[in-house]
Amino acid sequence: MPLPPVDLAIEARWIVPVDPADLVLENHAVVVNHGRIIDLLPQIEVAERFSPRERKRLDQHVLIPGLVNLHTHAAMSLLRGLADDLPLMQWLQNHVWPAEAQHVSAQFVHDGTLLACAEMLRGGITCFNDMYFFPRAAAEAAIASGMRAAIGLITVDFPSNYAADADDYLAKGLAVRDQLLGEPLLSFCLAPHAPYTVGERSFARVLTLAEQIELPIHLHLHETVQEIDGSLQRFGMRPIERLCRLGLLSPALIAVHAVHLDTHEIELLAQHGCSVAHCPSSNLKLASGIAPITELSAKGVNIGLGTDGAASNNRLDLFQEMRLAALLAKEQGGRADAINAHRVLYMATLGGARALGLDACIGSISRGKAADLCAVRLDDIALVPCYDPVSHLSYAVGREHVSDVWVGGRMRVENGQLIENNETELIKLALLWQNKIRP
Ligand SMILES: CSC[C@H]1O[C@@H](n2cnc3c(O)ncnc32)[C@H](O)[C@@H]1O
Ligand SMILES: [Zn+2]
Repeated sequence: MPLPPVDLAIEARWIVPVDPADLVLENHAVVVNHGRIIDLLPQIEVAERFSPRERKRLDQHVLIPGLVNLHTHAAMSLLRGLADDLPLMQWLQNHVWPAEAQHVSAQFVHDGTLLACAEMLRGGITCFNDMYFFPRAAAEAAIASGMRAAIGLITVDFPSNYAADADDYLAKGLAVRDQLLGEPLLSFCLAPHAPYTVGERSFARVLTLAEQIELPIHLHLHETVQEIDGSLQRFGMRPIERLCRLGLLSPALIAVHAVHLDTHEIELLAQHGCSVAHCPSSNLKLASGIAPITELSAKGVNIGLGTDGAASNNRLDLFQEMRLAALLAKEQGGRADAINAHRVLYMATLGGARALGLDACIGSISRGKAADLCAVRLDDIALVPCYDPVSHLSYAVGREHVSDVWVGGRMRVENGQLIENNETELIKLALLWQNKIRP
């Protein structure tokens, strides 16, 4: 009997599927056909079962699911380092919003997102959840980069270069979704910006739409103490209480930041099945605080990791977020095992996928899922010897150790180099924008 032909067999020294938890496979292979994982088996069985058109040997590597960046503003890569060392509201009101009013256009978003996709792919991120103006331009850049993206259909109650009012934002967002519905690497989220920029009427519309078309809702929430104080003054209640009354707490909600939570609010997020996008670098850099992820996790709240935008982080690097999330949780809980290495890897992969409603498709190396994969070289001077590859992934690896990346079975990074986009051209593009923004 001839063996079934398949597109690709990736043979790796270690494979960490993420699901089931804590499993590390040695000398196994992932078999890929038509963009999907069709088998995960010992290397010696590949030749007995399949006839791969291509074989990739990763003798010194660990293969993991592609990382999922659960919260970013990709195009803000063009604003990286524009305003540092400020708290959130000063940063937004005095620097970022004026710069966005002056410079943001469809071209800005397209070029900034291309740049961000290049940075993310090279760092092992295969999927990002975006929230920014001109979502069609962001979607086109993601498609051109061969990256998976959840595109935010944004709404705020103030006008911008993109839209005039909340209804206009939503109408434009829905039109983008209609136009791009068949794109295999794209999904969509409703993305009301924050409780302090979105009013009751807009939230009601977002909720109706989320229920009608079954989309997640991606929202900055409880990021700073000022946000909570402002809500108490304006609405007589804290933002989560307000959202609860509006009916927005549900498994569809991705609460970004969730830094300042009391016990009751942790219970509410857990009871309603909400997810949290934990963005530790951004929260530290803007001096917002540290999200209580150990308590959230203990109550069963699903957690993913986000970089936030490059203007507040200033890196789109989920390996750093994994390390930081684990270290901060240990300090916060006063326990070295508060959040362990496997748990942060879960957050950076399947946790993010689950929040986006994509866990049937991505987030683990499992039969039937898309072949979104990331190979990390462990033969570096900083990574030998290796007793436990998951320990290395969470505490020692840097994004520079990512060697190869596949999205939907197509190789996007080989030996640390982007395949689709020319890095020299991207650097030229970024410099053109730099000269426009700060001539
Ligand atoms: C409506 S598009 C997104 C909007 O969000 C701004 N933004 C970037 N980072 C943060 C953050 O940490 N909290 C709140 N808002 C943020 C971005 O500049 C856009 O204006
Ligand atoms: Zn953000």
